[in-house]
Amino acid sequence: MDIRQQINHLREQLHHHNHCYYVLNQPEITDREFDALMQQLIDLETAHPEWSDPNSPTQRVGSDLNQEFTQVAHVYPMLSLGNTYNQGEVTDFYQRVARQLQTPFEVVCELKFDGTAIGLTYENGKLLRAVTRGDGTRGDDVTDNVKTIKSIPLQLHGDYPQRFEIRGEIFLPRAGFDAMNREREAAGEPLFANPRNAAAGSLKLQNSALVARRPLDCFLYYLPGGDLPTRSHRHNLEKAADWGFKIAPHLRVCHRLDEIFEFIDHWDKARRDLPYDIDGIVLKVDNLDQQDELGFTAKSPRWAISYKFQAEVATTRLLSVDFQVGRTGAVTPVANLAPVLLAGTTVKRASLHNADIIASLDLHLNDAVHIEKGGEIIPKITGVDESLRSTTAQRVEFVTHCPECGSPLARETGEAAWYCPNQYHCPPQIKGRIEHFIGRKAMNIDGLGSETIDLLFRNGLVRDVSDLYRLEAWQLATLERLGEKSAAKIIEQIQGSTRVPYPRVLFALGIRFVGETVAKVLCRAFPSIDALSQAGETALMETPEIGPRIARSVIDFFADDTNRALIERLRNVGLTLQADSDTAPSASGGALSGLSFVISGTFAIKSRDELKQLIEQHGGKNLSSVSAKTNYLVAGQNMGPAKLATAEKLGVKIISEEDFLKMVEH
Ligand SMILES: NC(=O)c1ccc[n+]([C@@H]2O[C@H](COP(=O)([O-])OP(=O)(O)OC[C@H]3O[C@@H](n4cnc5c(N)ncnc54)[C@H](O)[C@@H]3O)[C@@H](O)[C@H]2O)c1
Ligand SMILES: [Zn+2]
Repeated sequence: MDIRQQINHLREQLHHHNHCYYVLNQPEITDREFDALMQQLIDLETAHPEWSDPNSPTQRVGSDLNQEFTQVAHVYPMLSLGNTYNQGEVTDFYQRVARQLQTPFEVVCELKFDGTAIGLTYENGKLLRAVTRGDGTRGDDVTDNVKTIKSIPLQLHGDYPQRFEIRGEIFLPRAGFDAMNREREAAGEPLFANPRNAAAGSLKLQNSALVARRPLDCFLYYLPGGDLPTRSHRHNLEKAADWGFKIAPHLRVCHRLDEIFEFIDHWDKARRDLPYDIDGIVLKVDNLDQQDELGFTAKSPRWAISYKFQAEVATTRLLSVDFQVGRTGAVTPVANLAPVLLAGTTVKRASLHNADIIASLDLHLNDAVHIEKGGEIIPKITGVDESLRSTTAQRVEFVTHCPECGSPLARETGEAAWYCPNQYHCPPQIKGRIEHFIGRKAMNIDGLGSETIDLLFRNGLVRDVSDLYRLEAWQLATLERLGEKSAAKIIEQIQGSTRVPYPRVLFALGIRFVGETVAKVLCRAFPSIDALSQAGETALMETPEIGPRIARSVIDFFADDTNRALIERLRNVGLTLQADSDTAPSASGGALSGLSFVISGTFAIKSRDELKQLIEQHGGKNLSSVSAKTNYLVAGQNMGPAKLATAEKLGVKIISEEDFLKMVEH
């Protein structure tokens, strides 16, 4: 490859990884690897200015623009930050600033929150618009989604400027992230890799009601523009706190380099105790006149820089690999490691995710492996030291047959996971379904832990969830570990669960991709299990939020004789298999039932929130952006032209506020 080809190849790779990271929220490589590729390209471009290109990834911020949203131009460009990984580069930055300014200056050190950037515009104290970074020049309008984040004020107080912008980071606290992934696991959905991807993905959901359920939070850290209360970055932030903003905590003013290093060292350790992830420290020159003097490059300010923490890594031995079979039959490889200390905890196991990852690492037993803990909860193996491998080491092969039942494994095209197809006879799948069924968010049957379920299964008392309802107290009591009293209590709980409302029963059935939220959506559109079992692909796909993957899974479930027989047995033991009229008042009766709306612009008679409420009250659905599934676009004043054009293109009916009110007021 000549230099030109190398440059082009690197640019293509970086474009691809930017797309995976910012648009799909599914990075394929680590940040470190990405930054290393970027550095290679920077070096080549610096050495060969004749090949420079304003469109090169070195010259532009990675774009998160998504066709589903309306795009808005930024008043002030929304840029990236220069990255450094070591103290030498921090020193370089400090000395460069000192040289250019030739006057004393203060540096504010802040935490670098690992989320996704947002620009909020306020007018007369009201949140007007929330826009993502996009390509730095234009961003996606995600106002409706951002309004669901409780820590972002909709109305300010005090002496705020008439119109201004404030920027910050939307993120998911770790606890919220864990809860979300547990929910996804229960629904058989793929897990989010880390809180950053989960936060960025949530912000780009098409339905604000779904966003509202994600525990997103936001810290504000910057006010762009000239018309601000003071000429000090930190004092402006203090002002913003008075107006009602949640300002980034823990910032520190530094006057010397060693104070900066002290701050960095402190947070490199203390970050483990924060309830959210940070991936580094941001340094900003505090004085706005000095900022102006330093200026910007095409991609980042010259008055700020970020210092990124080293990912926490360790090296240890691979002892063995287990293959675990989950409720859905997916086979997950898990590495057993010689115990090693990593990021303050002892690690003995690491996820290997799937067969492709084992193959790409070319793992052998007893290998010296590098493990890393990024934003993820479970550490992962990132590499192998092949020089330490003995010639007789045995290669780790992915199993071809289910380790539990011996069935040959199958893999669907395009999927990374191998599945055991023997769903009705493979013990961990049966037990997994029962555990899911009795879970707190499903039938909520207490007292039956996984050990008891294992016992019930091994003793032939329970083969599927309907058998639970035929259990008698004496049968339970004869099992080891269970006294008569606790046995009677469990039976009481099981019988009581026939009162659990239908949406939770539907979730409890464990249909693949039908999590808690999807179950509710399906119940609203198909208020009984009979209606759902007869729904065709078209009817399912016409339901808001239901895509082809879920539709296919529902159809497959009901096409299976074993499942249909199970439903009949559950019907016979008295389970609730239809929505009662109290819990779903709008399911069939509402004037707007089955219709979905997008509200856009400002309105004369009602506020946007009132209009949205009316839609919900009458059984309709609010969507945040126009798609083929939208029935009506309620157009107000100052509506974005892009939204209008999309609606026209897709043939979505465009109605006025008056038209809309006529639909509900009769
Ligand atoms: N793994 C991949 O495939 C891949 C792909 C693209 C980018 N990346 C990663 O993303 C980085 C580039 O992303 P970037 O351009 O968003 O830069 P960045 O994340 O390195 O820094 C800029 C961002 O920091 C955030 N930030 C957090 N706290 C802040 C604070 N207190 N003050 C100011 N900003 C704050 C803002 O969102 C800002 O946009 C790369 O260095 C790489 O590590 C990875
Ligand atoms: Zn099996």
